[in-house]
Amino acid sequence: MNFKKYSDDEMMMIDLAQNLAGELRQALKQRERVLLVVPGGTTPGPVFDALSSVDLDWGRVDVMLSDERWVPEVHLRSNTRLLRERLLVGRAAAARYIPLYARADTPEEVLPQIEAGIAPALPISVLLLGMGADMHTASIFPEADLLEEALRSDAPILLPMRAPGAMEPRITLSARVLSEAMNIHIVITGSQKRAAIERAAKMRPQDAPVAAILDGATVHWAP
Ligand SMILES: O=C1O[C@H](COP(=O)(O)O)[C@@H](O)[C@H](O)[C@H]1O
Repeated sequence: MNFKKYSDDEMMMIDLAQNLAGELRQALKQRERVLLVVPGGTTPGPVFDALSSVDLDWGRVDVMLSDERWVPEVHLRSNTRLLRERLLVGRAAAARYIPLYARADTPEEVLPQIEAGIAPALPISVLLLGMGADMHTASIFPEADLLEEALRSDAPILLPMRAPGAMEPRITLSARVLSEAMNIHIVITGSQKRAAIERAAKMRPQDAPVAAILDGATVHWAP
C-alpha cells in the first residue's frame, strides 16, 4: 500500500477530493460513463462536501456506495442518507445515483434487482473506501457470516452480510469487485486506525478484510 500522511484532516479531505476529481476527469477522457464508489460511516462527509462542488462532467458520472446498512433511507445510520445530503448536492447533483437499498425487510429479497442496476456500470473507475478499527472495509467484516464468499476470486458483485460487529444486516460489494477498481483510496483518521491498517497489511483477509484491497491502494491518513 501507498501510505499518505497529512498534518490535519481538513487538509486531507480537500486534497483527497481534488485527487478523486482528477482521476474522474482522466477516466472521463477514456470512457463515456465512469463509476465512482464511496463509503458511508462517519469519516467521508467532509470529502463529499469538497467533492460535490468540483467542476467536472457530473452528468457522465455514476455514483454508488461501497455498502449499506439495512435501514430505511431516513434513518440516521443510513449511508444513502449521508450520500444524498453531502455528495449528491451542488454540481454533483447531476450525477446518476445507483441505489444500494430498496424497501424490503431483508437485503436478500431485493438483491438481484439491486445487482442488475450495478452490473452495467462496472468496472469501478474511482473507489474510495473507509475502514473500521476492527479492519472491516465496505461491509466485509471479520467473523461475518458470508466472509469467505465475499473474499472469493469468483465472488458475485453483491452479498448480504451479517456480523457480530455490525448493528444491522448489511449489503456490500464483494472484495473482487472492489479490488478490480482502476483507482483505489482508503481514508482513515486517528492513531487507532493507523495501527489497525499497519497490522492488517501483515494479516490474511480472513482475519483483516481490508487486507484484500490494500494491494495498489493509497491510504490517506490524518491524526
Ligand atoms: O459501517 C461502516 O463502517 C465503515 C467505517 O466507518 P467509519 O464510521 O469508521 O468511518 C465504512 O467505511 C462503511 O462504509 C460503513 O458502512
